[in-house]
Amino acid sequence: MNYQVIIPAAGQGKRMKAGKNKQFIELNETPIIIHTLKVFEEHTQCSGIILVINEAEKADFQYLIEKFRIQKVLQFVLGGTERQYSVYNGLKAVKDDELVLVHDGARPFVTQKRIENLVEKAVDTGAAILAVPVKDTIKKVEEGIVSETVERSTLWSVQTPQAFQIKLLLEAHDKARSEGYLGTDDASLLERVGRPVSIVTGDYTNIKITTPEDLYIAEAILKRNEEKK
Ligand SMILES: Nc1ccn([C@@H]2O[C@H](COP(=O)(O)OP(=O)(O)OP(=O)(O)O)[C@@H](O)[C@H]2O)c(=O)n1
Ligand SMILES: C[C@](O)(CO)[C@H](O)COP(=O)(O)O
Repeated sequence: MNYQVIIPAAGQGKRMKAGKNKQFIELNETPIIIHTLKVFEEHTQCSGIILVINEAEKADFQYLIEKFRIQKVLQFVLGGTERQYSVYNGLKAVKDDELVLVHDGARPFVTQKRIENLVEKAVDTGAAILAVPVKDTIKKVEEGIVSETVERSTLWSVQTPQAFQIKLLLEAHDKARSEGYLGTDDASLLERVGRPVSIVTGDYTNIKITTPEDLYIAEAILKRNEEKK
């Protein structure tokens, strides 16, 4: 099953403290966003990319996709103040394809194999997300005091891509928008309206590059990937 992918890349990168959008930080002389785009550019099942960007960075993105010959970017769409709004803007640009994926521009290490597993599950169930079992013990804390230790066997660390039958995602976004609800991922918008969301096991290397320490981890992942080739 072919899919279109919305790639939100219109954040500020505040936690990275790089003074610029972290998508432009280079790993092995290639910007993070290009590493991410290449995965989908080279995936035959991907029929098109909707890239969500900051208006002020349009020329920068245009330059990069030409320089690195990313030909599947169908359209630039302007982002919003929140990730959810950026994704919604991207969603409005998706041509009536059956399946849509949403993938963070800041996650350059997703593999085509995991994408294929995800797509297969989403075709079957309507909604599926990549996730990995939590390794640390997670606790709820209120005013500096632990209020609960959450049963670890039930916890998953959720990633992207997240894959959806497009009408389900549109309905969920529209409802969240009308109710002023803001979620940190797209799947939560379906969950809140009672739509089942399936988990597909991902890789611990599918990190979201968020804080400066993640760049060291990213360099190590890239090095390992190069050695595996
Ligand atoms: N208004 C926003 C916020 C985030 N994103 C994108 O959503 C992905 C995940 O968001 P995050 O890692 O939080 O990126 P930033 O918002 O840039 O980071 P920060 O919160 O540290 O500013 C990123 O690719 C980011 O560019 C977006 O398109 N529009
Ligand atoms: C969508 C996501 O990557 C799933 O883990 C995460 O919720 C994005 O959070 P962010 O604060 O917008 O980076």
